[in-house]
This record gives sequence, C-alpha cells and structure tokens, in this order.
Amino acid sequence: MNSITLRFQPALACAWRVKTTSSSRRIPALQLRFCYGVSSTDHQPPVKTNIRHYCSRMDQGQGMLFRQLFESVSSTYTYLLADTETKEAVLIDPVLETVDRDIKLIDELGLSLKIAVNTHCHADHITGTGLLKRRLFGVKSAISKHSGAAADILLSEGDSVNFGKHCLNVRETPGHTDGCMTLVTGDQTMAFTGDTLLIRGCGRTDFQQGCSKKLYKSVHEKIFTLPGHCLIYPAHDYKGQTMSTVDEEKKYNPRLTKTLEEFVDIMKNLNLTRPNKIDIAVPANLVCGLHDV
Ligand SMILES: N[C@@H](CCC(=O)N[C@@H](CSS)C(=O)NCC(=O)O)C(=O)O
Ligand SMILES: [Fe+2]
Repeated sequence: MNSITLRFQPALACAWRVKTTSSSRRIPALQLRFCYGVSSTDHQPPVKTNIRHYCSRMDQGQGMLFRQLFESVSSTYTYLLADTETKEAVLIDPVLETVDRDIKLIDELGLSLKIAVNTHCHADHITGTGLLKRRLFGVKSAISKHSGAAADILLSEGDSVNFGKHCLNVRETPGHTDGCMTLVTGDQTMAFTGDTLLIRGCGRTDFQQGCSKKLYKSVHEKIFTLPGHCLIYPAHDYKGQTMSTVDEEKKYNPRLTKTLEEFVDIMKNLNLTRPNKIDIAVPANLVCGLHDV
C-alpha cells in the first residue's frame, strides 16, 4: 500500500495524509508526493527515505492567511499570503507549471491577487508571474531592481510589498544572484529567503552573478540578525524539509556556521550539476516568464 502525502499545508494544521491502494490515484489541483521521498545529506547524492518534516504555524490571530505550496519537478516552494479581511493577496515565487493550481486556490479562498513577486531571477524553472498577469486582471509583477529582469515593480532595500494591513519588507541578500532578496513580514515572524538561505544549506554561487563572499555577508547581516524565532521559508527544498528558524540555521546550518574562508572553500567544491532548464529559464525569467509560453 502506498502512502501519499498532500503537500498543501493549512496554517493551523500539518500536512494531510491520504492512504490509497494505488500509486496512480489522482487528486486534482493538489500537489501529491510519495511518502518515499528523496533525501540526502549535504553534498551526498539523494537516497530514498520516508522522512518528512511537516510545516506548521500557529494562528497568531493577526488575520493573515498563509499557504506553502510545492512544485515537485523543480522542488520549488510557492507561498500565498493574504489579508483575511481585505482578501488582498501576494504570491511569492510562482512556477509556470503550477499557475492553474494557484489560480484555483486563490479563487476558492475568495482572494484577489495583487502582486506576484520573485525572490530572484530563477535559473531552474520558469516563473509563473507572466502567465498570472495574463490570467488574472490587475496583477502586478515584482522583482529586485538588481536582477536585470523586467517587472511592473522593481524593488530595493527597505521597500515593502503591501497586502491589506500586512506587508513584506525587502532585504537585499545578494550572493546566489545579484538580485536576490529576502522578504520579511512586518512583524518579523516569517522570512522568505529565496535561494539565499535554504534549510541546512544555501543557494549555489557558481553561475549567474554568484559570489560566495557576498552570500555569506548577506546571510549573516540580513537574515541571522532577525529574531531567533523568525521562521525561515526557502524557495527550494530537496529533502522534504518545509521550514526552519533563524536560531536553528545559526546553530545547525552546515555551511553558514563555518568561517568565511571555510564557507568559500565549501562553495567552491559543491560540484553540482547545471540546472537542466537554465538555458531557457534565465532568458524567460528576465522577461517575467512570458517567453514562448
Ligand atoms: N538539479 C536541479 C538544480 C538544483 C540546484 O542547482 N538548485 C539551486 C537552486 S535553483 S537555482 C541551488 O542553489 N542549490 C544549492 C544546493 O546546495 O543544492 C535542476 O536541474 O533544476
Ligand atoms: Fe536560484
């Protein structure tokens, strides 16, 4: 019997589990992932495991809706945030292939998507931003002004993305790319770190404008200075982990706990393969993803 896990996580609960007798059973519009997932230790090839770290977030009575969504081909997290009163919503890092899922959820929840924001110009997948703008009236795209990409809103340090009474504050965190940003909720309880800080890892620095020294400085000065309890939500996870905290990463991140010199050396020797889609994703993402859609 296969166990499949819905990677669509409501704010108050952990992941839902569904038992089925067939691996081909389909549940439309929700992301399914087999319990036998992919995991690896740092720098090691993936191995099969049934380990899952589920995401949970206590309702803090602040009137903010939050959903973490997963795209399994590129292992990308997309985040939906909204003001529960005004219904204004923001999507962080939407993926082209999951735009239908995102629109369906936005409709079901009665939300009005205002802004689709990318934490950086992604190299491994095409952003869903351009298609969302075509499909939903009034949506604006946003990205860092240092990314070199076109968007309706070009963000820089100290800017904020507002939705209802909530906001995301921009912290520039270059290193993986020049235009990487970390988006921090107004109350500093959540940080969307893109590829700058991954759970127990970090973004690679061997292409685009990658620079390991810059990344180290960004993490230490702009992320590790947030409150220790601040939740970390990255753009990717390849091991089934869904969230972390500033304190946890300061203590256990196998790369960022090292000295700068050791970190630079680790990053030089990652020996990762080039992302499969880099040659189509980067040019597409420089024009909001609307590249031969
Ligand atoms: N194999 C994947 C690409 C995986 C990869 O390179 N991930 C990036 C983030 S997407 S730009 C990364 O920074 N990884 C860091 C790490 O330590 O894994 C593909 O072909 O798409
Ligand atoms: Fe990236």
